[in-house]
Amino acid sequence: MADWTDCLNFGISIAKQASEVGVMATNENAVKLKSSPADLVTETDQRVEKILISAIRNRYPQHRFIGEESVAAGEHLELTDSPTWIIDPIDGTVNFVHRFPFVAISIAFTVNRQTQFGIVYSCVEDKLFYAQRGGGAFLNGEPLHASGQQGDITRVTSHMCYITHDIMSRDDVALSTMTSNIRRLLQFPVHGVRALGTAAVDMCQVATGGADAYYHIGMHCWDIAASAIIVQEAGGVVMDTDGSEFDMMSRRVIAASSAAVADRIAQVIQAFPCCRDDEDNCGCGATGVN
Ligand SMILES: O=P(O)(O)OC(CO)CO
Ligand SMILES: [Mg+2]
Ligand SMILES: [Mg+2]
Repeated sequence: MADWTDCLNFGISIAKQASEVGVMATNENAVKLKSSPADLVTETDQRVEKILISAIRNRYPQHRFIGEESVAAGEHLELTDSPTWIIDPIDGTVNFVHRFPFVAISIAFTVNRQTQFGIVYSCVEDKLFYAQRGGGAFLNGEPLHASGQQGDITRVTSHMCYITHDIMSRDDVALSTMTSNIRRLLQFPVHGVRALGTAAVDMCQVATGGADAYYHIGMHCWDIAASAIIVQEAGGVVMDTDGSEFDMMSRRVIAASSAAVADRIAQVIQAFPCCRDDEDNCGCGATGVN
């Protein structure tokens, strides 16, 4: 089996460099709206993506890329069997613009469409989450373990803590479905619901054991691919919100401390139409879901 450790180490080093010269070096105020008031892009997003892609391309000329801002600029999104870097240059652009201190560079690497490693660098916190297939998950070099919480509601000690994400879409159906999902989840014995504003860092909280579950509908592959393998390698579970196998292109994800917790969330979550990342005009009936 091929060993991609070299690529992982290179990805970590360029994520840190791009944070230093891009994310952390900029006071960005030139903001453009993409699909909704919660979907922003700045010149820094675009610059950081260019820094990352040109460094990787220089070192690995045969590799392919799926980058959030390249796709936004019109590049075709296609995951092939070739080694592919899936990049979110700034996950948490709204936070970045408002100086809310949770922004991350998220990088996943796939071969034969299977994720081999994931890197989530939370720039302001200086926290580096990473995991390689079969090699465990780490935060700043220390092993990560999901909480293992099983979510047995008969136990008074049950303390599930969920993380969800702020609602990106302003579409009526999406808004009402998302709010009613949270309402249904709050009927479980939960201690609280949190949202940091970056899907990548939110999901990594499940890998740390700080949260027992995360779910979202409407994220893209660059938001969730890296943190999905980090959760899995920390002993957690990722699945589709309909209970089927996780598919980074489906835009639906549950990440949880155990299969039991993931299953319980899948049973109460209602989805709304949301086009797959890898299909243009898929005919699902989505309106205004970014
Ligand atoms: O800031 P970004 O990359 O748009 O991502 C958001 C969701 O789309 C936060 O996860
Ligand atoms: Mg993102
Ligand atoms: Mg982004």
